[in-house]
Amino acid sequence: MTTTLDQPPVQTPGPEPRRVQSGLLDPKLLLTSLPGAVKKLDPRVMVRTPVMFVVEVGSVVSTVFAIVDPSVFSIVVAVWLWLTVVFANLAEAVAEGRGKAQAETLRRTKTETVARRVTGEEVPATALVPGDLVVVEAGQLIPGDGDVVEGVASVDESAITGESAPVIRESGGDRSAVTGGTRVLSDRIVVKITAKAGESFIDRMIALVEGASRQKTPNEIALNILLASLTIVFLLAVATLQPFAAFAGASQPLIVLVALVVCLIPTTIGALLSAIGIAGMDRLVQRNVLAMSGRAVEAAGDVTTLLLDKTGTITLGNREATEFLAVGGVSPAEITGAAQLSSLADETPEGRSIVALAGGHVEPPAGVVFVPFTAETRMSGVDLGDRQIRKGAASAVLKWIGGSPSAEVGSIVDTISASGGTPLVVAEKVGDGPARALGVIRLKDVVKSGMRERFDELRRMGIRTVMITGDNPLTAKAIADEAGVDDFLAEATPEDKMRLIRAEQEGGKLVAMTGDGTNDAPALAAADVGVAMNSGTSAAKEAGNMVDLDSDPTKLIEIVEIGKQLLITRGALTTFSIANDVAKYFAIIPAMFVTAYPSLDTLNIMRLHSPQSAIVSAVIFNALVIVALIPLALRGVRYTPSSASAMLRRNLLVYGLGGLIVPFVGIKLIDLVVQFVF
Ligand SMILES: Nc1ncnc2c1ncn2[C@@H]1O[C@H](COP(=O)(O)OP(=O)(O)OP(=O)(O)O)[C@@H](O)[C@H]1O
Ligand SMILES: [K+]
Ligand SMILES: [Mg+2]
Repeated sequence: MTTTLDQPPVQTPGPEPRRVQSGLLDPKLLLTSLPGAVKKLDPRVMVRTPVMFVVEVGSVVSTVFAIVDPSVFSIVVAVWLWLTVVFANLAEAVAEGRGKAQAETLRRTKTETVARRVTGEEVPATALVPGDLVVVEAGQLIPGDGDVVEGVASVDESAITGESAPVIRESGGDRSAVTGGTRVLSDRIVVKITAKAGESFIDRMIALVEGASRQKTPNEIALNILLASLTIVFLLAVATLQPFAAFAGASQPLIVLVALVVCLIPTTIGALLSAIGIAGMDRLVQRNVLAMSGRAVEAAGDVTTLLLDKTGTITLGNREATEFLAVGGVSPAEITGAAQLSSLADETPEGRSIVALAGGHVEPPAGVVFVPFTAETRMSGVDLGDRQIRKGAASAVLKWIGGSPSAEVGSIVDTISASGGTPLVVAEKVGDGPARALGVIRLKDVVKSGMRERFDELRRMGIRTVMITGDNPLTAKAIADEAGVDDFLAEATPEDKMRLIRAEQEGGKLVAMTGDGTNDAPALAAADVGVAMNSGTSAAKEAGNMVDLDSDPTKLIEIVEIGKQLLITRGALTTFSIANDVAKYFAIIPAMFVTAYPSLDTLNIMRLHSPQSAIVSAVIFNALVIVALIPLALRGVRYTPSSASAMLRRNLLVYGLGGLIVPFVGIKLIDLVVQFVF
């Protein structure tokens, strides 16, 4: 096969890159989101946010009141209560709106393509079902999601990643998954379709960025329940206030009671909660990470252990054969021939590189039976009549031979391993005779650059990194040392990987895993945060709950930051919201009862103009604070690596104390304006 991978990529006029937007709120977005915010006034939508539903009911009650007993006061209160609900919906609509543009770009990728089956038959891409085999050649769009089962090609994935550099996709290894709608730039591949039309990766991406598939996380549900309980408590408190007020001869008009309830219940966080969650998912999309579940994003904020697969995750993953080393009097030609023969049908990158090093492809002899590589056996090879050849991990092949390795094999294997290379022992068995080692193949792999710094950063965030690999302990140690991970597990089978995760989780820890291979799939599924590399296999992408379009294992640092930021933002705004309401209490209660109890005037520390202006100011402040906090909810509170207690102290100070003070200033300022009306 000829590859043209070093040719400059064909420039396709694809959609523009997606990483365009800044974290700041575009005022235009507030306007364009307004219709959506009004639409959300539908009570069936509102009930999902109990706090804001109560405000909506209050708005209806006060509107009726304002119609029956019109006055400037009642009309102003009714209008501002409605605005409170609209502002809350606006926060959610704005958060959702940011994904809409992205969804549009993605939709343009979903052009009608024609698929060519291996049989030559041409069908519309929508007619493809999982299992179908299609041929895609240079210049053509890949008609559906699948795995490359034959060939190597460079693919332009800019439509989904926004990254213009082409990527290599090949059969056999851990870089086999292709996405429908991306373009093959060179060569010819056969793709086995894995996704039904309508359930493709791009379809899922669109649903995700539009927020269509968003479900409340357990944490959000718990917080909503807490907020609803607080709301009930305040409702009861205000309801029982009236008899006392009546007793004191200061019976309050209904609209004042409604205003009081709205000011006391946690409307700020109730209004922003959903926007905070959507914005978190959106921030991930901005960094080319697709999170399939909000729960995983939150879990990322509390992760304590990160497991990484070695080959293709910490290393570049194109493990290439660089040398054949014969042992025990075997001739160089003999080991080269055996290595080549055993790899003729080995579609893994390792297998192909062995054939290439041995001089290229030759026709296999008649009657040969190939034994494919599996992660469990860690061997591959051929059976040729009564002659068997195997190559694979030293421990596996030596077990197959039965017996301990010769000193010569042992020392070659150890030397290769100690340098971070992967030794593959080649052995042969003829008839019933004893098996013997023929030599060792040296596979070379390179640690990706910048790993050590990134792992240091994870350590500062309190996260332990563990590399898990199917490779031998010596190679594993060499690579682990070079990359700077905290720990490693070698000779791990897919089950071992999963067991390690379960063991870590048993202690109540949250575990993240990044991987790309089919052998990583069980572990990716078991992890709390399973990040599959986009370059990996379909099985891995299916099993994880996040996909990194950039296939960068250290992306987890950003994922963790975004998760932490989400949790901190939610906590900070909850603190602010509740502190805020306490302050409003002091604005309204004295105003309500000052005529009955003139001594209460000492509580009126803000020296507000009149009881009516005090209530109106509190209601207006309550609504405006929601709008003022939308940018913070969308952008998130800044996260800097520090201890959890230091962070808590800081947030209590800023958002707790701030929440107490800001309303006094805000309500006073509004009162200075409002006093001219009353
Ligand atoms: N094509 C092959 N034929 C024979 N043996 C192989 C082949 N590819 C890999 N091996 C051996 O099997 C071992 C396990 O491979 P596997 O792909 O499961 O893990 P890995 O890629 O080394 O590690 P990781 O789990 O980090 O990706 C390798 O270390 C190597 O010794
Ligand atoms: K409130
Ligand atoms: Mg692997």
